[in-house]
Amino acid sequence: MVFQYWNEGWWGFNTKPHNSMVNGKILLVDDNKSILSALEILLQFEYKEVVSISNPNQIPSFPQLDSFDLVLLDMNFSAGVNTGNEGLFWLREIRKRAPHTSVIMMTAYGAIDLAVKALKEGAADFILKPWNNERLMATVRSAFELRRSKQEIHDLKKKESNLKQVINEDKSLIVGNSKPLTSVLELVNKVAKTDVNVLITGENGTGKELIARELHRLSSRKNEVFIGVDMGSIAENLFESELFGHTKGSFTDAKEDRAGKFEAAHQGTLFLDEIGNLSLQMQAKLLSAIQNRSVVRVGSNKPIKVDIRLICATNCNLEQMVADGLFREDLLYRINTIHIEVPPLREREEDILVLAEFFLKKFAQKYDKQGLRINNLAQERLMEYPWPGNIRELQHTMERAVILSDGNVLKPADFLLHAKTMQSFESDPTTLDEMEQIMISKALDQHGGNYSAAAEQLGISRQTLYNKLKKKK
Ligand SMILES: Nc1ncnc2c1ncn2[C@@H]1O[C@H](COP(=O)(O)OP(=O)(O)OP(=O)(O)O)[C@@H](O)[C@H]1O
Repeated sequence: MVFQYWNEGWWGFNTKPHNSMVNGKILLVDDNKSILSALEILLQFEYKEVVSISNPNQIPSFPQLDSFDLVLLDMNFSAGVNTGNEGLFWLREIRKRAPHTSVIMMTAYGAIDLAVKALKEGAADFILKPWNNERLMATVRSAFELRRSKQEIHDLKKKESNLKQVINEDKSLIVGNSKPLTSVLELVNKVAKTDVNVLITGENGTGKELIARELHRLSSRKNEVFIGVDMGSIAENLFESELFGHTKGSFTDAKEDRAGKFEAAHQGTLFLDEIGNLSLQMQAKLLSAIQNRSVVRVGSNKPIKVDIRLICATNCNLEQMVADGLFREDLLYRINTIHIEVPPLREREEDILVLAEFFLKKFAQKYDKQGLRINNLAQERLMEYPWPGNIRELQHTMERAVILSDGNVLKPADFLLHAKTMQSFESDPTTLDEMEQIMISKALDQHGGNYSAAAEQLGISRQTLYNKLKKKK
């Protein structure tokens, strides 16, 4: 019976059922019972739960309105009235009570102005009556996807805020009181409240990401998300979709519409780490997103407005990269309205022991080894050491020492301090690993820290180089 309905058409039904049932919930609101039944039949082929009501006054008391992915809402309910005001009223009510639910308005031909009004009020789309089935299903599908990505972003934000509570972000996580660090923190305090783009530079492990998080924590966006993207770890062909999102079918693995990191960071802070690794083509796209304050998903041509605070970080010398034609000058000027240089640990010696004590306490607690202390000789060694891997290396060194310690006193032998200067490496590399490190360091030095160029010179992929560097850390 239902198939007959489908194939022979009422309102011109000729849509083939979608091949898989979607786990979605749709609410239909229309005072015309025939329309409700026709829609129910059509949508039940594809969506697991389709509920209909003929009186919109039921909406406020409707149980779990926000559990619906979509509402299809008529514009007019009272006989003889076709102003659309009722529909707009109920649209606002639904948006208030279930802000993540997508609403599609159903309106008569000739009432385009009403549909436009509804879009301005936040409707996801509109359908003209009588409808064409294929077009209706396409409209429903894309509104459904929109709801799903909104939900994803909402879930992300929730996770972030839970995380925040866990790590108690009410206080700064930055340890140290050396002059160079204090100057950095003064600058952070000054610019945090503004929305200007910030570029953070410094060697690996100096705390660039921590500074970015501090900027977010002290900003008016602190209750919104902080989304970090490690550009070094994303495969070149996925950059665009990761940052800007994609539409279903835009490439082989694009099984569904997906929001990118820019959209996910809407109203919050977007942190792009290792920015020196962007190809020139991606730099152009990033520049256009920053200038237009909007992104276009791969496979779409519709710009989506985004409101983000952008923070970028790199250990590359971007000015040198500009001179070498590897980085766009106009992009550099866009991202570095304020430039924060995080000094290496060897240039803030006063912080070494403070940080060592901080990590000692943290790991002693974690591994249940309270009462540990560092003896004087070991303290001297820690102070003398150049810390090429900066605070990350100090953190790992302390963790290892705590795990392996036998007594309560940590002595020099408990710390694995094995930095070699380039000269000593060059005179006698004793292992293949050391040889590899020398070649990687040299290639990175020659290319101002640019991974892509260094990887090309070494004859390995950027991803392989990145993995080797992470392993080294
Ligand atoms: N001042 C600090 N106080 C406490 N912990 C710190 C400090 N600076 C850095 N850390 C810790 O050191 C580690 C490395 O810091 P972070 O990841 O911010 O460095 P980074 O410069 O962004 O590194 P990379 O360049 O490799 O991405 C992190 O675990 C961070 O929490």
